[in-house]
Amino acid sequence: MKIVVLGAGAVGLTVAAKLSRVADVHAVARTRHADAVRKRGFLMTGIWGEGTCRFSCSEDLPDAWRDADYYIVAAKSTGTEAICRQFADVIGGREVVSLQNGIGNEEIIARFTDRVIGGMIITGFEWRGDASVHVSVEAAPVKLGRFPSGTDAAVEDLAALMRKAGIRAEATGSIRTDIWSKTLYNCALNPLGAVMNVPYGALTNPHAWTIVTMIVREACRVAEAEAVSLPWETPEAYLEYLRTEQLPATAAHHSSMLQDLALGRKTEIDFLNGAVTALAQKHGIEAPYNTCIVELIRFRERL
Ligand SMILES: NC(=O)C1=CN([C@@H]2O[C@H](COP(=O)(O)OP(=O)(O)OC[C@H]3O[C@@H](n4cnc5c(N)ncnc54)[C@H](O)[C@@H]3O)[C@@H](O)[C@H]2O)C=CC1
Ligand SMILES: CC(C)(CO)C(=O)C(=O)O
Repeated sequence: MKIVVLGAGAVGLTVAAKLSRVADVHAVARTRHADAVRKRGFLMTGIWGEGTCRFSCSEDLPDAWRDADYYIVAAKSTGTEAICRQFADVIGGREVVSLQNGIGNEEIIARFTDRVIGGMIITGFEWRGDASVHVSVEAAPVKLGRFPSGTDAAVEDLAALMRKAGIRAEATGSIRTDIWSKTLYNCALNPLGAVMNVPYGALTNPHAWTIVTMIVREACRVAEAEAVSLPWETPEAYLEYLRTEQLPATAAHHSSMLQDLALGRKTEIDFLNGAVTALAQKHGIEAPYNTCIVELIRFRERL
């Protein structure tokens, strides 16, 4: 099996490293990471195992990698469109997988190929240096599914390959459910954690939780209008799951949005609460809490 990871950073390089044990892998990464992988290999620590992995890595895509079985997009959502454009002549008609957060990545990829696989990953990847990543937490297996729905041999084979590589992964026939479920989590925690400069655990404070509750209620209404069937009957049932299951597992985590703001980078807000507000508008749904948090993040982005 031949796999290419496009926009390989914390998630993409680590997934590439794991897959390189069972497949031929090339990662397209920024120069400093590509140089480090070529010089001394990729360093991994944490719950996915420890050690140095060597695999093909460069800033471009050598000709030998133009016929891969899967192209995994692992850039930030803000980079999906640009990376698809950059490799448009390669990915057309190929299996392209999104292993990213948020709503909208698969729709962008679908403009470049008719073979889109949606992905959901809820594992923590932290940079420790150039081409060096610590895998900190994992709340559930990776989910993969044909986008927008269904499953097939290509999806099942990739999930099986990931499992063979030691990554917990499952194929699903309803990937939009998993993507929206993960987006609820990110919408509830990422921007508020970033604005308040606190780890996720602090958001159970009753004042913060009031805001989290309203963000989730609005997002659930939008998911329903989008005909996404969430695994929870009510927003309250999800909020209980968030508070008792997901939050304890990631309580010490600082939102990646906080990092993006600190480094002066554009955040993924347009693919999280921003996507919720855009869809709310489309369906004539009021979403004032999501609108407010989007504006706060955009304000911070421009400071
Ligand atoms: N880091 C984490 O713990 C988790 C991240 N995610 C999601 O996964 C996605 C990726 O996140 P990270 O790996 O943390 O981001 P990252 O910023 O570490 O990695 C993306 C990398 O792609 C590179 N890139 C973008 N365009 C490129 C191009 N044209 N050519 C070469 N390199 C290019 C960027 O420079 C960056 O190094 C995001 O949607 C994120 O929200 C999901 C679960 C956990
Ligand atoms: C790192 C982790 C597990 C928790 O925030 C995550 O999946 C995310 O930020 O999207």
